[in-house]
Amino acid sequence: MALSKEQVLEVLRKTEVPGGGTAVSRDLLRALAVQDGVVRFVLEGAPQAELEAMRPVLEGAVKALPGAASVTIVVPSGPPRGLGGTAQQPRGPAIGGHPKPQSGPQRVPGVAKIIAVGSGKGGVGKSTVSSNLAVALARAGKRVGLLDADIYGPSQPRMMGATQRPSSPDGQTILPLKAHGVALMSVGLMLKEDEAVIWRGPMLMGAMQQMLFQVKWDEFGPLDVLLIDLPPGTGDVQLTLCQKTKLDGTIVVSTPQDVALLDAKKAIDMFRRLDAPVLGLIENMSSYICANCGHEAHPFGHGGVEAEAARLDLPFLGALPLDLDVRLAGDAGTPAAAGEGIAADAYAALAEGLIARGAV
Ligand SMILES: Nc1ncnc2c1ncn2[C@@H]1O[C@H](COP(=O)(O)OP(=O)(O)OP(=O)(O)O)[C@@H](O)[C@H]1O
Repeated sequence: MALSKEQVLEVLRKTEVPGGGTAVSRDLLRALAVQDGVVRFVLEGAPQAELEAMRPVLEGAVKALPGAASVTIVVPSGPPRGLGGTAQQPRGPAIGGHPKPQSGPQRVPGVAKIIAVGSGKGGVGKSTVSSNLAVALARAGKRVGLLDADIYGPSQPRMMGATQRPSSPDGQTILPLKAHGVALMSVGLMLKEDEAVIWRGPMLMGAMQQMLFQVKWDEFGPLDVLLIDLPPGTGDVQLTLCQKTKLDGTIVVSTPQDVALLDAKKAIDMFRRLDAPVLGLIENMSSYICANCGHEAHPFGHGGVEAEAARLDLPFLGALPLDLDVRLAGDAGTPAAAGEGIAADAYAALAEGLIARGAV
């Protein structure tokens, strides 16, 4: 009888590899193909040296199967997806495997509500709003988590001032960090600050799934709300999120400029089509008050987001000032909402408004 994929899998499930476990139990096996006795598969998801050490062991085990004519094992070059283990930390949690089959959207354990913060256009302040809102909600007494899903440009480790590598007591569960009273997880915490994520869609989808379900979000107690800082646009991350879990709400951030508003409308359209309720719009960089003379200016225009919200029959959640302290505080790792001043007050009002609406 011809060698089958199941037979190969069975032997791989039983073959202990260097570093412990099996290639299957450690989710290192990709693209297994078996045809006319020719076996091919890819090994990835651990440091390259460790994968190379596994190669002869697995080759030997598969070749010993009756009907196995040849075995080709591919170990991709370069570091494992730029993430996960290093030579020093080979057993650290690795992020970015292929997504696992999942039967429909599922709730994240230990999380009462999930709210995603999105924008159409980049650079409008979505990450700034996410970190400040998370801190403001925590100051208002809510138990808050913040997931940085801006996988290609994670900025929350810097904005929240949390840069330690998350730990994983069992090599599977990833423990979030705690910063300014908020449970935090970001792909950026698994990377060196200047390291780029170069992933195709499936890796990104796998990473999102891991960040939702492999992170122990209730490490510091059950969460009232998990805020998700989305990347700009309407792509893979947004889609995956809506497929893997149920969003209780979404908030769209825009500046008052027409170009930003145009893209914000696309984000709203996407959320509506994905059945993710839009809680409302926020106008960021709405006004600028001169620190010297107190004059109020509107460098990006004013009121555009509120008018758009009315046109789209959506709540307008609030206007946030353009404030140098917000930028400096974000760069320094302590969101302005953690302190005092006009920005902190604006975020406190935003948090209270969301609580009053029953959104959180
Ligand atoms: N209200 C504000 N006042 C002053 N600076 C701000 C304000 N909002 C955002 N910024 C600054 O603007 C820059 C871009 O903000 P941020 O990274 O939050 O935008 P983003 O929409 O998340 O960007 P990206 O598209 O890259 O994810 C940052 O330097 C941030 O500190």
